[in-house]
Amino acid sequence: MKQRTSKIVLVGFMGTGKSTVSRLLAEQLGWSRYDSDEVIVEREGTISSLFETLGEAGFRDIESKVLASLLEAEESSVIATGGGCVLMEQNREAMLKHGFVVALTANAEHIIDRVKSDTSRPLLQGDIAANVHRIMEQRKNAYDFAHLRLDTTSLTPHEAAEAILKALREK
Ligand SMILES: Nc1ncnc2c1ncn2[C@@H]1O[C@H](COP(=O)(O)OP(=O)(O)O)[C@@H](O)[C@H]1O
Ligand SMILES: O=C(O)C1=C[C@@H](OP(=O)(O)O)[C@@H](O)[C@H](O)C1
Ligand SMILES: [Mg+2]
Repeated sequence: MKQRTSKIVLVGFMGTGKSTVSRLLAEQLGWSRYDSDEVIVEREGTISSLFETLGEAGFRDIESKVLASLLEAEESSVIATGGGCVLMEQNREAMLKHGFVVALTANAEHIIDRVKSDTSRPLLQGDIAANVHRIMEQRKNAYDFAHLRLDTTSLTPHEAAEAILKALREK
């Protein structure tokens, strides 16, 4: 059966701009917009408290269920995922099945600059620069499965959204 709805799914490392760009894309397209982290926070509490009480594995289980519910909804939407959402194969498969998957990238220095004053990402707390470098290395191929890859290092969020819309129009 042909799908009646469309979804754009944004993946990428922390600080590549998924949450920000998803807002602009949804606005431009007149589609709904969801951010898996925001849905989790509304339903379950802050990301930091979930990492503390359930550990990363417990957080990933919730994230996977939230992602599945967003992907299966009968409406066109832009979905921003959390940077670690791609680590589970079932999540990658579901994203590819239901949506057009866009991987945002940026170089480590820009990422560090973007996230350094934000305490909401438990995996980066402490030595933020060292943590960004370490986790980026661990995940160096994790975003390769996407349909499209966009380097946002020297783009504004508006330029990133425009580039995605252009790629969609040319698809
Ligand atoms: N292209 C960009 N250029 C400069 N700053 C950006 C860009 N995209 C996002 N930001 C900023 O970086 C921070 C992290 O962005 P966010 O959208 O939360 O990233 P993600 O959801 O991928 O972790 C925010 O303060 C945001 O305003
Ligand atoms: O990369 C990760 O493992 C995470 C990324 C975060 O989302 P953003 O990528 O939107 O920062 C959030 O889901 C959580 O802190 C874990
Ligand atoms: Mg985000």
